[in-house]
Amino acid sequence: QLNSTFYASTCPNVSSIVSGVIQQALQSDARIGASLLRLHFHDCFVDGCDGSILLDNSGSIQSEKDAAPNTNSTRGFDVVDNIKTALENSCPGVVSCADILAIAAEASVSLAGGPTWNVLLGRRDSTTANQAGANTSIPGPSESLSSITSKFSAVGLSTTDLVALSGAHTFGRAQCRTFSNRLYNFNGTGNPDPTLDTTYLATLQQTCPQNGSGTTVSDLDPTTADTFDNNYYSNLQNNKGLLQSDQELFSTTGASTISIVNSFSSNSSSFFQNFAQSMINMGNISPLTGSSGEIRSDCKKVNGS
Ligand code: HEM
Ligand SMILES: [Ca+2]
Ligand SMILES: [Ca+2]
Repeated sequence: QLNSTFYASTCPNVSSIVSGVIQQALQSDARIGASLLRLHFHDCFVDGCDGSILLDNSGSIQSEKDAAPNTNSTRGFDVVDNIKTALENSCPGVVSCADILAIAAEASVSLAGGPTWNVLLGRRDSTTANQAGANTSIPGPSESLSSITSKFSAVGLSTTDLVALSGAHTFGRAQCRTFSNRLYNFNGTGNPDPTLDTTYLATLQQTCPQNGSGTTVSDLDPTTADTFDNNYYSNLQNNKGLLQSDQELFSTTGASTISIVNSFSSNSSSFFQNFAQSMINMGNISPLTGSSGEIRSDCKKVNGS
C-alpha cells in the first residue's frame, strides 16, 4: 500500500529537506540520529507507524511520551518539529509526521555510515495516542528473550527482524537505570550478570556507581559509539552487550538468535541488507492510508485542537 514515490510530484525534495535538518542537528549533537531512529521504532510498535508518539497531552490525548519506555528517555522531538516546519514551508499540508519519522530513520542510519534503502511512504497521522499500549507493547531492557520475541511477533516481525533491528544499538546512548540491574546484584544473586565481560563491567561500574544518578548515559556500542556498523554483534560475542536484552540474543542457551548474531558479526553487508529489509518490515506495521487519519500541520497536535 505504501510506495517509494508517494511525494514525487507533491514534495519531490522531501528526502533532502529531512536529511539537511538532521545534518544540521548532528553538528551539535552526535547522538541525534540514534534518537530519531528510536522514535520511529517506538511509534511503529504502538498502533502502527502513525505518528502517535509525537502527540502531546491535551484534551482526550494521553501522550505516549509519558509512557514508561519513553518518559525521560525518548528525545529528538524538537528536531522532528524543525523538519516539519521546513517541509511545511516547501510543501504545505503534504508530508505526514509518521512519514517524517520513517524518512528521518533512514537518513540517520545512512548519515552514520549505515545502509541506505528506499523508504516506503504514504502513511497518514493518527488522531489518537495510546499511552497504555506504549507501556505494554514496547519491549524493555530486562525482559526475557522469549517475551521480547513475542512482542515482535505481535506486530508481525520475525526473529531475524529482532536480531537485525537490535543492531540499531550500534549507536546512541543508554542511561544507567536501564542496565544497572546487571552491575551489582543481578536477579538477587549478589553478583553481577555473569554474561558481562569483567573489564567492561568495571568500566560500567565506574560510570554507574551504586546509588549514583540513574540518568548518566553510556554508549550502547563501546567500540564505535556514533558509527552505524556491525560491531554490535562482535560486542555480543565478546560479552560486551550493554543491555540485558542485547546480550540475551547471544547468551541465551540454545536460542535461534545465536547463529544470526554470528552471521551478522562476520558479514557486514549481510547485516546492512537485513537491517534495511527489517526497517521496511517495521515501517509497514499497520499504517493509516488513503482517507484514514490526517496530515497533521503540527506533529504535536491533532488538527483543529
Ligand atoms: C529489542 C528490544 C529493544 C529493547 C529492549 C530496547 C531498549 C532500549 C533502551 C532501554 C534504550 C536506552 C534508553 C534510555 O536509556 O533512555 C535504547 C536505546 C536505543 N534504542 Fe533500543 N531497544 C530495543 C530495540 C530497538 C530497535 C528495534 C531500535 C531501532 C530499530 C532501537 C533503537 C535504539 C537506539 C538508536 C537507541 C539510542 C537512542 C539515543 O541515544 O537517544 N532499539 N533501547
Ligand atoms: Ca504509533
Ligand atoms: Ca557502532
